[in-house]
Amino acid sequence: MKFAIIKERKNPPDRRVVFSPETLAEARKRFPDAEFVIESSDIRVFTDEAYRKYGFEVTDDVSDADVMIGVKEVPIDFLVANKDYFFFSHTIKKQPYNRELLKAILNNNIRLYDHETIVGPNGYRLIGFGRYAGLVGAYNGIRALGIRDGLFHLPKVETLADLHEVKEVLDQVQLPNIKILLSGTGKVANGAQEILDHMGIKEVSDALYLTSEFTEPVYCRVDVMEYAKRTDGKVGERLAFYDDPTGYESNFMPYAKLTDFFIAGHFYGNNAPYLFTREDARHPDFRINLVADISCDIDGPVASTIRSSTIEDPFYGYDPISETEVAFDAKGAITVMAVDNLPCELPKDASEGFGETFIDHVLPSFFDNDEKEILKRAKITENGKLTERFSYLQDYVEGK
Ligand SMILES: NC(=O)c1ccc[n+]([C@@H]2O[C@H](COP(=O)([O-])OP(=O)(O)OC[C@H]3O[C@@H](n4cnc5c(N)ncnc54)[C@H](O)[C@@H]3O)[C@@H](O)[C@H]2O)c1
Repeated sequence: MKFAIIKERKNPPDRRVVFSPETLAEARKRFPDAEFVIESSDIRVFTDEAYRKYGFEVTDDVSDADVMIGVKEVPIDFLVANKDYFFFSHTIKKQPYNRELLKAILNNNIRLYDHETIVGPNGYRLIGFGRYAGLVGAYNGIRALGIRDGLFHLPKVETLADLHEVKEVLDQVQLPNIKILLSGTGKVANGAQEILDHMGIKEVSDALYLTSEFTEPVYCRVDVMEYAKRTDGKVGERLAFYDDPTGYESNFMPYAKLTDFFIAGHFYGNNAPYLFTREDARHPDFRINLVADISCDIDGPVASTIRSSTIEDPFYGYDPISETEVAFDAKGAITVMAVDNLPCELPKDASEGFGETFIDHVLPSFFDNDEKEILKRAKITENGKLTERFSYLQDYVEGK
């Protein structure tokens, strides 16, 4: 079986790749029956030469491979018919901008596996860039604080070589006595926590967070059962909340009244209560003045996120009174960092980490008859049709 590491062609260019040269060499060792070829690319974070050094073939034509592996959407004109493809297709939520892409995939008899649909039997995602979003998102929030309050000046992550350097520059920073709230317990939140822990910021329980002030910076991590509660006063249950969050309301305000810097790293499910609304943000006791919204749902659960921001221009301000965008450092504004492609700022580490999980969770399925049904669950299209699991996309591809 021949796997091609394809060139990224989406704009703006994405420097990430599923396998670094070193990780690909590891894959070759673990799967002797697999053949790998690299499509030449001038934008990838690892050069063609770096792959050649490990003895890989780098070429402009990879059309003889069986499985094409990329990161972002493949432009329709570059799809090769009758192949297997892995990439983030951004189609499973019926995103209108990718309807034509999914139609072209069906018309070209392509078997599409989306990185997002690679899940275990319990539905949990097995691979992703979440950790890197968390790392960069937390850093960016701290960077915003430093610039806004004239405390310190951190460089942009994209100007640093790798995670090691990111952590090194943070070693120069001393935070004031702020209270930091981090939502989520998944990959994003773990990445954000890694930054806070690296900085030596102490974690406190939510009981302590809600009842004490401190003479040093602290952070508290909360998940759905803290920031949401049942409306009938009964005790909530996390998995039941995932299934059906109606009957819950926000319990975020007690935290908002005691938090300076909020790092949003949760997943927001449809119909769940908003963490805080525009009205909440106007409340005189609402203390949050800086939000690093890694979850980045627009005009939704984190009301100050009125748009996503860019790596180039990552910060803006939200004025709770006028409910409009203002300068990121305007008086009375909530400073917002809402970059929606954070892992792109750390392409080297993100690529290395992603490849390792792809080796562990996906490649074995090609050689063990898909024993764990990873490919079966992840497959969106086959024989020009949607698979059963994704048949709900039929009206979307038909343009209804
Ligand atoms: N800004 C970016 O560049 C960027 C990059 C990657 C991910 N993200 C976003 O960050 C968010 C978190 O991603 P992650 O990889 O940490 O996710 P994850 O699945 O690893 O963790 C999800 C977290 O959200 C909570 N949650 C709340 N409601 C849930 C529900 N209905 N179903 C599942 N979990 C629920 C879980 O308890 C858990 O703490 C996602 O919304 C993702 O789209 C943003």
